[in-house]
Amino acid sequence: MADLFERLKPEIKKAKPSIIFPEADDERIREAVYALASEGLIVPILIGKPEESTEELRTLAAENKLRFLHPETDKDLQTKIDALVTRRKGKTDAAQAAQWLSDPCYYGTMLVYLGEAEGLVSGAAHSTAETVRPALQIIKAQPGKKRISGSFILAKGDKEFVFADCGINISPDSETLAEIAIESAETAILFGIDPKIAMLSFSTKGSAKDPSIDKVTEAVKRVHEKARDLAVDGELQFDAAYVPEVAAKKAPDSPIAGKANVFVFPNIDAGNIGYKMVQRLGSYTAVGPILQGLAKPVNDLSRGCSADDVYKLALITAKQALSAAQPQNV
Ligand SMILES: CC(C)(COP(=O)(O)OP(=O)(O)OC[C@H]1O[C@@H](n2cnc3c(N)ncnc32)[C@H](O)[C@@H]1OP(=O)(O)O)[C@@H](O)C(=O)NCCC(=O)NCCS
Ligand SMILES: CC(=O)OP(=O)(O)O
Repeated sequence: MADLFERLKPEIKKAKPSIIFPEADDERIREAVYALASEGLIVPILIGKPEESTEELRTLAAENKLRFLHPETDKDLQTKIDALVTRRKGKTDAAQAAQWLSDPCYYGTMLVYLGEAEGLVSGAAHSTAETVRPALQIIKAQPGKKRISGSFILAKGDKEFVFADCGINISPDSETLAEIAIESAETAILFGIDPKIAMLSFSTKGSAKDPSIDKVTEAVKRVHEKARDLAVDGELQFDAAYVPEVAAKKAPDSPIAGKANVFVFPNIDAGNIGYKMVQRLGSYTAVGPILQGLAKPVNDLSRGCSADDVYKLALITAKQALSAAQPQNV
């Protein structure tokens, strides 16, 4: 079977969604955008000036396969400033809005909010906070959702997993942890992974006692209440969640132990360290953080990303954009 990213391509190529890249100067972004536009997968919009870019990207722009936009040359900037003030409902005045929109990430996010582009990919040269804050402030959560979270798709050969939250919620309580689990299941389904969710801990089924474990078991109960049909269990250690022989010893009655493919970490320390170890020690491709629960697709990159990671996150963003009309609520 084609890998997850190849599977996405035919649908994306047909629709060619426009995706914003605010980091027009970054070499990895330029390389990925060149490939995406040349292959006719998406129409990249670089927040930058053509005269400051490369000859090959200017050529693609001349062929209408790519666009450049910049707040300094935007004739409708004042309209966007007014729309941002309205969106912020008294939390941001016109001076602040004008300052925000001079920043490529805020400007690009506003274009997505206004429907002038279908998604945004940033974070190769900016921290996660700098990348996601504009989306949290402007685009906000989907109706019915409270907390936006950040997952990674970890892939190698035919192995495909979702890890969360690796990027946004620092110390989630049980309610947030339950929301992260449900949003991660939606991400898995969107990308063709049948979710079996392990709520991870340093304990399996009562082998240790600590309030941090109670938080995880409480979250499992909440997921059962909110999304009855989801295959979820916890608290589970990673070996019990993933290795059938260990699951048989530690959690023999669990419906998902030994076969989990969605891993929900108890906090961001575990999630962020865990995904980077699998990526770097296990040679997995790690794509994300994919923002889950956001009303429109904006996704972050690690500053350690490669051009290939940017290319793949753009495909993920494009797929989210195409499915936006039909949210994958579980
Ligand atoms: C995401 C993060 C930047 C938000 O922090 P912040 O901007 O200081 O958050 P604030 O509490 O000031 O909230 C800013 C806005 O975002 C919203 N917000 C913050 N976190 C949110 C979440 N998880 N879901 C939905 N909305 C959220 C707030 O409601 C607020 O909206 P408002 O301005 O309309 O009132 C912060 O949680 C963070 O630093 N997370 C870790 C990022 C990181 O370093 N990850 C590791 C590398 S991937
Ligand atoms: C996702 C992540 O860890 O981002 P960065 O490496 O840029 O901090």
